[in-house]
Amino acid sequence: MSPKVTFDLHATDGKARTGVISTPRGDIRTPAFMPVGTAATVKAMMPESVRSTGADILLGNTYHLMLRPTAERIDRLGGLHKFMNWERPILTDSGGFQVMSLAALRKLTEKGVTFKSHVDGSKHEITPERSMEIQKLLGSDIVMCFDECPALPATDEKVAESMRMSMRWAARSRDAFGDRPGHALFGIQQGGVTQELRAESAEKLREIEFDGYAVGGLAVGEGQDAMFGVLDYAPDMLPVNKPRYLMGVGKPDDIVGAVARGIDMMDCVLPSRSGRTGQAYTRHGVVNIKNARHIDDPRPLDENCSCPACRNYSRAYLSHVFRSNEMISGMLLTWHNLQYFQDIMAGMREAIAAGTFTSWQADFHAGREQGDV
Ligand SMILES: CCOC(=O)Nc1nc2cc3nc(NC)[nH]c3cc2c(=O)[nH]1
Ligand SMILES: [Zn+2]
Repeated sequence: MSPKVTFDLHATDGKARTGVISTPRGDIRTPAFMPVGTAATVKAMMPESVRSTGADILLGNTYHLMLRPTAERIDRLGGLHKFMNWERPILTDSGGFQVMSLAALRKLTEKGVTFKSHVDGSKHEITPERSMEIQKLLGSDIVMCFDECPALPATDEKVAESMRMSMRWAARSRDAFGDRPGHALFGIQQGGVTQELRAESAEKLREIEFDGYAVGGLAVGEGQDAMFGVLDYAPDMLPVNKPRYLMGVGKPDDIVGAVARGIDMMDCVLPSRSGRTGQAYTRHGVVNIKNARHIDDPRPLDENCSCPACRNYSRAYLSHVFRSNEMISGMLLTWHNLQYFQDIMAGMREAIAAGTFTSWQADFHAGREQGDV
């Protein structure tokens, strides 16, 4: 732990990097995957179970928490860490992305976004200043700038216009964040899939200066090829000695491809959401537990996995409790998926440190050839 937030790069292998982000609440081993704890809970998991999978940091959502139970109430109760019983680092998003995807009657102006709550229809406003205030009330360790992620498809001028507003909002976020030792503020690069716009955005963020830099505006339906196309150049535009965070990614092969292109941190609802819908990610591909082939199968999901689902239960049991809509189904499959995602991260950290990341990637892709297993 350290009184400040610092990033130490330990090794690189090609463009892949491994290191540690030290914070007053604990260290974050990179490359890191952040489970998503949207409404102050990683759905279907106890915090200690999330920790047991190897997670060093969680993601919290500003948009959800500001509506319910409100940031002020969480602050009065001692902050988000105490509230949700997770004392390690928490990164909170700025609310920008979710307000545009979840809220009703949104009105976006230079000032910020006004909207009606999807919970009770109440009217709210988020501005860069208000987003910084909310994330401070929550007590998050890594704060994200208030930005706008343009919906695709968008013309180059729309993307340029949106990116330039996000850069003005980044400057306002920086000013409103102030000087908070032990807390970090990350800027978010925008610019769609246009290299010149990505470069302009990176330049602006470097000028303002942040503790970390996110690659925004991706995983919004552009597809893996287009996303990797941007990742082939965008991370290199960001300061080499600061963490690089790719939001909303992704499937296991997206994650591996992003790390291979220089990304240090990621978050995604996939492992938890798909766990609740009966999908288990394994070393050999995806298991759809509702498929009839599992009804009598005595084998575990993945014999190489250390999670409770794989140690103590058969596919037949997981098939039964899923079909019976039992709560333990979502619990076990979520736990398994989070464990598998963390095992991928641990494997990559080790391989990059050993200089064997290329062969690790080959094994990873070979093992998954079977498709639905
Ligand atoms: C998580 C911190 O990010 C923000 O505060 N703004 C932001 N969030 C995003 C989330 C995203 N999720 C996906 N796919 C599932 N794509 C995303 C993009 C952004 C973004 O550009 N900007
Ligand atoms: Zn497992």
